[in-house]
Amino acid sequence: MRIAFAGNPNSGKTTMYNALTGENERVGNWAGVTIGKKESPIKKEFYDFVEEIIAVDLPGAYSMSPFTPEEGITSGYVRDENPDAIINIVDATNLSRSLFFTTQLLELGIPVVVALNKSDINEKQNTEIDTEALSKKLNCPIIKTVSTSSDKTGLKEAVNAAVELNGNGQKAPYLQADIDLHDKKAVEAEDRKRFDFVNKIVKEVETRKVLTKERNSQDKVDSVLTNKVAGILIFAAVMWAVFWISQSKVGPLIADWLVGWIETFQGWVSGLLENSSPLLQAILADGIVGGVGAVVGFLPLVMVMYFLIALLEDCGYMARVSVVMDPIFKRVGLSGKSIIPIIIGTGCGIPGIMASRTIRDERERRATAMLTTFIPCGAKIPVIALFAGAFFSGASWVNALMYFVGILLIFLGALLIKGITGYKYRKSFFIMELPSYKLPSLKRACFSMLERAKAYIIKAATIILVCNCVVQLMQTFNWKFQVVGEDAADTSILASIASPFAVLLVPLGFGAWQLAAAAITGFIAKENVVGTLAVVYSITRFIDTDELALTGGANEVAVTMGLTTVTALAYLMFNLFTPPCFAAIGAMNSEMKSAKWLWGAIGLQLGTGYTVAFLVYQFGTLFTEGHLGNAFIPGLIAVLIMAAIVVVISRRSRQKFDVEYSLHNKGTGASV
Ligand SMILES: Nc1nc2c(ncn2[C@@H]2O[C@H](COP(=O)(O)OP(=O)(O)OP(=O)(O)O)[C@@H](O)[C@H]2O)c(=O)[nH]1
Ligand SMILES: [Mg+2]
Repeated sequence: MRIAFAGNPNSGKTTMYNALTGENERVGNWAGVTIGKKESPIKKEFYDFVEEIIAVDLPGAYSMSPFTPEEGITSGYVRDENPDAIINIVDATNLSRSLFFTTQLLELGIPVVVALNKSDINEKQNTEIDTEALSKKLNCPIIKTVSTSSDKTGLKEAVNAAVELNGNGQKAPYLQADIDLHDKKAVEAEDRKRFDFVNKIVKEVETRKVLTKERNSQDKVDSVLTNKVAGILIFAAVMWAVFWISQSKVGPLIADWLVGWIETFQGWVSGLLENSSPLLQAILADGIVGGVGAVVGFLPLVMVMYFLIALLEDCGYMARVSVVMDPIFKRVGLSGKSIIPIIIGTGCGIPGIMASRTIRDERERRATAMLTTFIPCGAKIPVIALFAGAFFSGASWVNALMYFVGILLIFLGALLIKGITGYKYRKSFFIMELPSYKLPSLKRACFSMLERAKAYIIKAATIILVCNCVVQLMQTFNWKFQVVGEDAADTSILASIASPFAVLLVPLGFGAWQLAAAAITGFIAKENVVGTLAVVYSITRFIDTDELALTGGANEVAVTMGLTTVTALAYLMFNLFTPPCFAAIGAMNSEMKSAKWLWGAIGLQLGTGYTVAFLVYQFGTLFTEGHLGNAFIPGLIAVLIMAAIVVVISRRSRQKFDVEYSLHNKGTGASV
């Protein structure tokens, strides 16, 4: 038997699904957390009489007529896939809005059980719903539930009610009139009639205490947090605090301790291999333990950040940030909702890109998916931390600067896309529901952090490990499979593959093949930049920023890499702002559904990373040493060619739009 979980966004579907199945799917206190269908068997303890029940968690939807792709998944599923029953999760604190969708679900002929979720909040606010009366009016079982509680009686009842209905659909309390669905006016009139029907029911079954104190104080907080000026300042302060705590305070503290353990382990492995061949030692002790360890050492920084962001998501702040950012984002042709993919993107770009699915306008959606990865993700944190530690004595401004540049590039990129796609002619609307504030759950934040940590470790133990081994082997052998000596490192396979790319990077200040190799492996996974640098330069003690700082500016790592602070900054930015890893590019592909947009995105990201690094290196050198850097002219030519391509593309599309819209205007003019 299959039961679909459907209902409005943020009503608690995924929380209930997790409680019943033992899964750990993403939950958050804003609309649009779930963006795809998830299936899992419900635990046996919740039901009798049937062999197996599969629960299907769906994205939230307000209506059967979808506005966004993720809403389409829900209406498509319940309409076409014939689940055996639907548990309609209704936010009991917002009955009138929720029942619109409920009445539509009741028309499908599939048995529906309504779960009045978040009943605990109603109890606190003294709102009462007469479930018996409601059940009679809707012709279906109504069950009060609290998905966040350890007491699962309500959930059990809801599942059993669905089993009991045994395939018998109810008689719909409200039937849509036979209207032409393409006739906008008729549809609107019909929707209004349905709303009237729903409101009448709610009036009869709900008794509500008017405006509780809590609600008033929430409104007051909202007026500050969503204020045009204060809201932005608060958001900047909150994000700064998140980065400061995770990257400069708590994160490094735990990291130092972890690195100590990794080094002890590495020493132990080296001891075991003392009498074995040097090649085996190099691969196992340096390549695997050293390279992977270098990446894992940064895990605490990432974990602390995930934890803090999970708290922010859960308390209801994220939705406010969207409201604050909407006017600014609109100006550059994005939507306020774009901020959610970007914040999720600070964890990992892939769910970030996927979260753009909740944006209604196709152009805004694609633009968001294209730009999200400019914000440094968790995998880029090790790279930033390494460079901040080795070249800038662990200064926290390096971190802040990278996020700031990331945001700036998102804005500039958005303006560019706006220019190319002729956005000025189009309108977009922004609707964001503000969920109530709540105390964030530490348990959920821990879960979310551990889940992410698990993914990070798995990645380190698979992709990063394999890459490090391959890099180590390619560096050890030449094309004749002879071991290359230390003085002939330039003849290795790795050097010969990376060298042609390194030439292209000379105008950016870092023409060494080792650095090119690390940047290339970075496209497989960004942590590889750190792993590969560890391998090619045989350095593993990256994390101890204190120790590095002790040796002053000419510290070990900086000297080994042969970079100045300016070239180090340029190299760091190149790695951060060129295209993300292949997996994220794959996610972009599936969200954009357009080869033109995908290639546009990759081109934009390559061009941006290259140009930013070029500017930082050339002007940084001019500023610090009084002269321009190497290969200024070839670099300038490359940048100018890229700029010219952009100008040509936007001119062409502008001409196209001008023609299109002048025809359009004439058309409407004639008809007036
Ligand atoms: N007080 C209370 N909070 C709940 C209950 N169920 C869920 N929540 C909270 O409601 C918020 C939304 O929960 P989700 O499970 O993500 O909601 P969803 O319906 O899956 O949302 P979308 O995936 O965005 O459609 C979270 O902050 C939950 O902790 C409940 O019974 N009581
Ligand atoms: Mg959900």
